[in-house]
This record gives sequence, C-alpha cells and structure tokens, in this order.
Amino acid sequence: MNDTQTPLRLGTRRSKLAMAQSGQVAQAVRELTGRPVELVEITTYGDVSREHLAQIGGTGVFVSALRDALLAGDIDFAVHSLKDLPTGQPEELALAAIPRREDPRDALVARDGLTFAQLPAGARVGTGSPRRMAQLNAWARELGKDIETVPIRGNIDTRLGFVASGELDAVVLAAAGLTRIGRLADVSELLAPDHVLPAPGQGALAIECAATNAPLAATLAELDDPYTRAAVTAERSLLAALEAGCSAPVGALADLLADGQVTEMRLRGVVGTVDGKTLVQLSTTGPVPSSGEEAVAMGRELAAAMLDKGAAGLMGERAH
Ligand SMILES: NCc1[nH]cc(CCC(=O)O)c1CC(=O)O
Repeated sequence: MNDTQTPLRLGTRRSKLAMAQSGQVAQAVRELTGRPVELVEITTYGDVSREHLAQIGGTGVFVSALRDALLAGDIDFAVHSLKDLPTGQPEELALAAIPRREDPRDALVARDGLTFAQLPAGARVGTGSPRRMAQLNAWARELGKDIETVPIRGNIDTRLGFVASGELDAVVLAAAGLTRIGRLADVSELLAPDHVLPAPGQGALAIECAATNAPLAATLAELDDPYTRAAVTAERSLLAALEAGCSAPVGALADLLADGQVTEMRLRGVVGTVDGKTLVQLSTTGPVPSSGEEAVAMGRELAAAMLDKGAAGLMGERAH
C-alpha cells in the first residue's frame, strides 16, 4: 500500500468550478508527493436537484456524496468550497488542509459594465442567496433607490447567461469562483466588504480525507495556510454560534491588519432581513489567533454581541 506509484484518488464534482478547484489541488499534491493523482467524478444531490437551494433547506448538499465516497473508501481525498461545508466537522473526516484563500469578495457582473451605484432604480439583480439579497437591498436603500433581487440558481455559466441574454441587469457571484473558471474579466465591480460581507469561508478550499488515514492527512497538511485557517475558523464559528446554516442571511469576514508585519485580525459579521430594512453589523479586533480554540472564541464572542443586538430575530427560520 506504500507503493509510491499507486495513484491517489481525488473525488470531485463535475461542475466547471469543481473541476478547476480539484485540478489545481491535484497538481499541488502531485508536486508534493511525486505520486500520480487521478480525478474520480462524483454526482451530488446539489448538482441534480431542480429545486432552489433555499427550498432544499439543508446545508451541505454539495458535499455529502463526496463524503460518502470518502467513508466508503472509494476515494482518498476530496476538495470542497469551504463555504459549502456545514460547520460541524464529522469525527471520521479530517479537514486536512485549508490552502491560502482567493479573494473572498463578492463580485457584481452587470450589463454594460455598470457598477452597483450606477444601476438604475428598479434594476433586476439575480442572486439566490438571502445574505446577498439582504446586503444589496440595504445598500440600494442607502443610495436612495430600490432594486429587485431575483432568485436564481445554477452553475456560474448559467448565472452569467442571465446578464448576457438581457433577462437580468446584473448578477452577484463569488469573485473566487469567477477567477477559478477564468471569467474574472466579466466582473464590473468587486463589492467592498463595507457594503457586502461574503459568506463565511468564501474563497477558501477545504481538503478532506478519512481521519483514519493519518499519513495522508499529514501529507496534505503541508498545503495548509495557517492564516487562512485562523480566519475561516473564526468566520465559521460565528456562523455556528448564530445557529445559522449556509442559506441563512449571515456574512462574515476575518482579515489580517498589517502594519509592516501582521499584528491583528479583525472579524466582521452581518445578519439581516432579506429586504435589507434591518441589519445587525458588528466587528471585533484582536491578536491573530494562535490556535483553533482562540479563533473559535473570537467568532463566538462576536456572535454573542450580535445576538445581544437582536440578530436571532432577523434570521427567520433556522436552516437546521
Ligand atoms: N454557493 C455555490 C458556490 N460555492 C463556492 C462558490 C464560489 C467559490 C468560493 O466561494 O470558494 C460558489 C458560487 C458563488 O457563490 O458564486
């Protein structure tokens, strides 16, 4: 079994985004180990369902089939978009590496290259995410105009197609996904986190293997970026402490404040109603967490402060 020429099997969804992410990690693992890595394509419930994600209601629809394959021993490791991972890590699976994250921001792709401020009143903006709807509606209100948020889903190309066809004035997508599939040039504006906080973990990847496969977990751990792990751990702890799921209107972003050298980490969080009429937005700054526990504590503290300000009442039905 220690044969260095035995291929490592990397399970992946078939979407263009998943294939791009998996291809990138496969190459990094080949370089790291000198072993061949083969991609094993797996279809997930999130890929075949025609229902809106919010209606499916559960977290993790994209990840469960990959996890099943890991536990069955059909694949050796898997790559997920971290923001699609439910917050409770199953004991049987090791979150072996979180590589350095891409740009975590959301991006506006609008007709004629319009920015958000340039969209006319009544503009139709596509997004299926309550988090994006809440913050976009709040921002539009600040600018003194109303927009219409239109629920859409589908892969990135499908979503971009709504703008190309003229059906929508704009769509909002994660910049990281657009970068990974080579469509960053379509972006008309990268949305400032002061206006739109991304989903917890957005732009980061999670590399998972069976917890029992300690040698592989140790090898994959070399792809880990400690700063990214600290940041996304704090963001996901905030999400978990708010008892919200991936379809809840919760945004969070931890970033490092550097002054020559990295000194502190700031964590910002937002919860709001989908109409954007009420937002609870808070931030906290502290030393860069030096352990998972410290990062978790930072997220919990901010969540407690947000709950004090009424966050629970804004989340509507809990996803779980
Ligand atoms: N919800 C689906 C999903 N999961 C990860 C990404 C983008 C890449 C990332 O955030 O890592 C996307 C698409 C999007 O939100 O635009």
